[in-house]
Amino acid sequence: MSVRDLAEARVAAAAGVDFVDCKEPAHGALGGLAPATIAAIVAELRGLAAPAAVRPSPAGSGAVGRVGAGSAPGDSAAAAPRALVSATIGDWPADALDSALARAREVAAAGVDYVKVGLWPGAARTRWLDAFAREPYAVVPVFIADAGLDLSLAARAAALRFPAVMADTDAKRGGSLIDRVGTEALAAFVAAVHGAGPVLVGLAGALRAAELPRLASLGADFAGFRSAVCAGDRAGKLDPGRLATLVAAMRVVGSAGTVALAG
Ligand SMILES: O=C[C@H](O)COP(=O)(O)O
Repeated sequence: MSVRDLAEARVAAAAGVDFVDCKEPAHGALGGLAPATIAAIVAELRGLAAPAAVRPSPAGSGAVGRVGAGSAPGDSAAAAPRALVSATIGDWPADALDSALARAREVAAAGVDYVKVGLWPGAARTRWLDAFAREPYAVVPVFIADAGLDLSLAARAAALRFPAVMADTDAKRGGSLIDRVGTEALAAFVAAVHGAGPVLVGLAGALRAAELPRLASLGADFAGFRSAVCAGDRAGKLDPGRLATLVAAMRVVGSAGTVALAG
């Protein structure tokens, strides 16, 4: 679940999401938050931490916490697994790799579990992928998929052993990722990653709760949401009622052993 500040992070964590994803939705698809804001969210969610024995395993070690696999309504807070925290680094032009790396290091230093880095179409993508693969913190490359998905680059990301990769959209008003890319291409993307290494695959892009069964059938490991839980535009306010409905739907899908709820 994408959140823009501490208040939204509290709402998301209380709703039982598996991942809290720090980003400013008004600043682009992967708009970044100030590192100090990210650090405050991390500190807050670490304060809610459960004992290590009940936390979800980190991505890359074989499993992630799923909605439906941990807490249930009525469980005590102490028994609930904490949400993992990711954060985006902002939308950077292709020639700004050094600046993007510098920001990514600041975001990592804020204490997040994962740093999300957008890969926009263009020749620079491979260079970005290789550069971020050399970084010492956990990076999740996000393939911007509006113009399609590059399956060989997806396989390369898996071979580079990122803990997870995602597909997401830049334009949020032209329909969901599934509407824009199609189930066949998305299934091929998931298969290309899973076939090249033990790497999780996340899907996002104005996804709707009604699309959860299709997401599960694609073989995705987790899904990210923002638009679906806002009353209006994704840059607006989180709607706790929509969030509760989505989490409940995820519990049904998650109990079938499939998709986790991310940001
Ligand atoms: O990473 C997740 C997405 O950016 C969530 O936002 P969205 O549902 O508005 O696409």
